[in-house]
Amino acid sequence: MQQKYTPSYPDLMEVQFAPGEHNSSLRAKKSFSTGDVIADLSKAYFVPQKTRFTVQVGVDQHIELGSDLVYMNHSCEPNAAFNVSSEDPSQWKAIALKDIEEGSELTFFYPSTEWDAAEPFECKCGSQSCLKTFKGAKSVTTDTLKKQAYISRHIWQLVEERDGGEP
Ligand SMILES: C[S@@+](CC[C@H](N)C(=O)[O-])C[C@H]1O[C@@H](n2cnc3c(N)ncnc32)[C@H](O)[C@@H]1O
Repeated sequence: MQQKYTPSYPDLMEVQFAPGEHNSSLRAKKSFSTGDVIADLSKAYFVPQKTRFTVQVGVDQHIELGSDLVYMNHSCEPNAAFNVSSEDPSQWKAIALKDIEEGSELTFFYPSTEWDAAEPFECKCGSQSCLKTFKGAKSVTTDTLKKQAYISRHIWQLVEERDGGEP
């Protein structure tokens, strides 16, 4: 049974709770334009280990979002991103990659931050370009990553190491 829900960003987003394991999602409570900041990540904090609920922010650094943002699901055609490329954590933001209508699900491309998934899953995003499984950017070709509007700096760094200097 779900406890009383207090939204973290009541004017911006709300969790749509769904029965079953990990089936809930995050919906926009207002429209956003491409490039808008959806929310800052000021409630986030560093954790020592990755889980299915953490976001990777560096080659070996992970955060818990500490807010409703943790309910943002993965999509292979996302409308949002966690821009964690700044060296200054106060600059980390959830941003809109597309125009987003009120009521739409907010999604991000998990390989944009995650190199090696803590817990891989079969993707149910249903988009035309669905990659079918999420295992982390490590398992995604460089060409596929380049088609995304946002990939974080640490992921490009790790791709460069994987590809032998050719990002
Ligand atoms: C950070 S949680 C996101 C919120 C989650 N839906 C929940 O209700 O707790 C990440 C987990 O959600 C599920 N998930 C997220 N995006 C998904 C997708 N596109 N297809 C299938 N499962 C997904 C996976 O179980 C994943 O490990």
